[in-house]
Amino acid sequence: MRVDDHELAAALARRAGERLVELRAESTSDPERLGDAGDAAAHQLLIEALAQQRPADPVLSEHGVSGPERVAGERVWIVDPLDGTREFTEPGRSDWAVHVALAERHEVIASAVALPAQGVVLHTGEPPEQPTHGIARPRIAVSRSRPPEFVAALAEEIGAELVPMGSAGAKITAVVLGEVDAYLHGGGQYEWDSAAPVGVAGAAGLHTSRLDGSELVYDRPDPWLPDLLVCRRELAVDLLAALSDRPEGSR
Ligand SMILES: Nc1ncnc2c1ncn2[C@@H]1O[C@H](COP(=O)(O)O)[C@@H](OP(=O)(O)O)[C@H]1O
Repeated sequence: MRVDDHELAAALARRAGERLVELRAESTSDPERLGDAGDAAAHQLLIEALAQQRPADPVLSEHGVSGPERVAGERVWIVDPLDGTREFTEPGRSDWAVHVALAERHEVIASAVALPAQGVVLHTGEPPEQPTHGIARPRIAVSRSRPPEFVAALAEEIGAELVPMGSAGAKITAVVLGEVDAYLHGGGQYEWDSAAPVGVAGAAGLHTSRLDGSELVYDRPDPWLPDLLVCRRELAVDLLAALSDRPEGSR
């Protein structure tokens, strides 16, 4: 029986995550070699499994393109075998992820994110319910290594607390699970960094957009997608208003 695309994304993200956990446990090498080995092993596992399970679909991975040629707007898998490579190599950290997304007509139609060190796999087939608690002081997840320049001033302006974390997948999952209220990123990223977790966040009913409020568009010829906002719906208007007040060029 052919599993559906949501279940396939979840199964592959889980399997690649298990491989990464094994590699991390066995590792005696330096962090750079462990990161490279993790990226390569998870990439290989995903492209082999997709070639077997969905031979007609091309794959765009952080580590290369494979399968049939991409045709704009048609099905394409967008995967990040290891998001948060740096955190993966730091013992004890659990903010790293595996992303598996399927895009069609330039939007994500099925996806999964695994956070293997937290034992979490979320997917679009069964998105989690959103928490109903109110927001006294918004908690905003930002990159721990490259937070956007404007973010400290923005947090002060709206009375928010910043929560530094690694991995776009881990940060978006934290919003989906209600551990933080928003994630914003500016200054650089690629489609594979956000496609899968944005798919899950959208399926869970969260707001997802570029920082200027425009739609996130996937499967473009150039995979550069430098900024995004994922947040609880009730925060979107205020956050987008505060973001639009930033001086030109600071986004
Ligand atoms: N300015 C930038 N340019 C390119 N990629 C960036 C970036 N800032 C963050 N990223 C990528 O986005 C992912 C999450 O970053 P962060 O942990 O800083 O939030 C990381 O992916 P990888 O770990 O897959 O390389 C990182 O490389």
